[in-house]
Amino acid sequence: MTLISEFYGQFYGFMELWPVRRKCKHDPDLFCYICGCFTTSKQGLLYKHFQNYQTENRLIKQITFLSLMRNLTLFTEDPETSYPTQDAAWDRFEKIFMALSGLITYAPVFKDYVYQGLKELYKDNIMYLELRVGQSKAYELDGTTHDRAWSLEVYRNITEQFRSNHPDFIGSRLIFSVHRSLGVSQVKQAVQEAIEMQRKYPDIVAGFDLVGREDTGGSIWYFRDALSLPSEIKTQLSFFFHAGETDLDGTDVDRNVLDALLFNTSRIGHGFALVHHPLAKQLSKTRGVAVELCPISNQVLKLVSDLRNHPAAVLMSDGHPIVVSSDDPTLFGTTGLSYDFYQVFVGIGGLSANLGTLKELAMNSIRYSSLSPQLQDEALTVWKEKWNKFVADNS
Ligand SMILES: O=c1[nH]cnc2c1ncn2[C@@H]1O[C@H](CO)[C@@H](O)[C@H]1O
Repeated sequence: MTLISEFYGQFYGFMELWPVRRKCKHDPDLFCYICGCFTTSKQGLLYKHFQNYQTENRLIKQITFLSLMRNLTLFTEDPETSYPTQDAAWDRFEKIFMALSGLITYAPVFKDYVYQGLKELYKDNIMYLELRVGQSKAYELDGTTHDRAWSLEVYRNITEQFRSNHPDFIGSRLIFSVHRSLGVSQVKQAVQEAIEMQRKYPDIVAGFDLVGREDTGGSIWYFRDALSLPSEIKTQLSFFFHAGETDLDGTDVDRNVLDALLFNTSRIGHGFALVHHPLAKQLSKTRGVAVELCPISNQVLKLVSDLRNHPAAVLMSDGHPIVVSSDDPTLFGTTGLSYDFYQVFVGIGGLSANLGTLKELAMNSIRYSSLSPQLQDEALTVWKEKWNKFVADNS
C-alpha cells in the first residue's frame, strides 16, 4: 500500500509514455495488468508473472512496477476526463479490485500485505482497525488454494506479530463481505460461512456485509432470505451493511437504508441517502447506528463534487453518530485516514468545526466499534492519554 501511494507521484509522468494496450506475453488471448492492460479474466493474470519474475531482466522489472502504479490506482491528473460518469468510475474501480485480488492473494504477498497495511495505518496514528475482507482465497504457485480459516489465522497471527512490535496498537477485527452481484444462494452460503467463522474465531470476526455498487447489484431486500439465516437458526451475526451509497432517490436501492435498519445493522456504510429518509435517519440516531462516512470515496465515485454539499453536513449538525473511514485509500492515491479526516473537518464540517469535532470523531471510532464494552473502555483510556499529549504538544 505504501509503495503504491508513495511512488505514484514520482513515476506518473514517465508512466504516461508507456503504451496502454498490450497483449499479455503469458497468455496472448488476454490483456493483463503487468503487460499494461485490463484482463477480463476473473482472477487476473498477475500470478503468472510471479512464476517468471526472478528471471525477468531489470527493465522488465521496472516496467512491471510502473504498470502496477498506472493500473492499480484510480489516480489521474484529470478526473473529469478520465471518469466522466459514475458508471465510468465504478467500471474501472471494480476492474482494479479484480486485478489486485490476483496479486495480494498470493500467499507470501498476502502475509506481507497485511503487515505493511498495519504499518501504514499505525504511522497515521491509527490504534485499531475494522476491515472488510472479501471472498478471494489465498493461493500458492503450484495452484493450490488455502481455505478461509487459513486467511483468518494469517490476519490473527500477523496482527499479533505487529502488536508485539507495537504494543500500543490494539488490534484488528474483520467484517466478512460478499459481492452483491452474486445470487441469493451464494450469499446464503457466505452468511453460513461467516456464522461458522465467527463461532471459531470470535475475537477477530466482527460480522457480515454486502459490498459492490448498490445501483447495479442486489438490494438488501432481494437478499432477505439469505440475511434471515442467523435469526432462523437462532444465532447471532452482526451486520455492517453498506447502504444508501447512491444519489438515486426513490429507487429500491435508495431504500436499502431502511432495510439495513430492519435487519438490525450495527453501522451503515456510507448512508449517503439517509437524509432522504427521515424515519431511517431518526431510527439510526436513536439506536446509535453510526454512519461510516468516506468523503474521498464519495468524491472519487462521483456522488458529490463539492464536499460542502455532502449530506453528512446535515447529519453532523444534527449530532448524528458518525465515524470516519477511508474506504479504499490505495485506489484513491491516499494513505491511512488523515486525508479523510481533513476532508470531513475542512469540507463537510465547515467553519463551525473545531477541536471538539475532531475529538468527538476520534472517540466515535472506538464507541461505535465492534469491540466489547470493556475493550472499548481500555481503548478509550489509551486514546485519551494520546489525545491529551497531542493537545499539550500543540498548545
Ligand atoms: O465504497 C464502496 N462501496 C461498495 N463497494 C465497495 C466500496 N469499496 C469497495 N467496495 C467493494 O469491495 C470489493 C473488494 O472487496 C470490490 O469489488 C468493491 O466492489
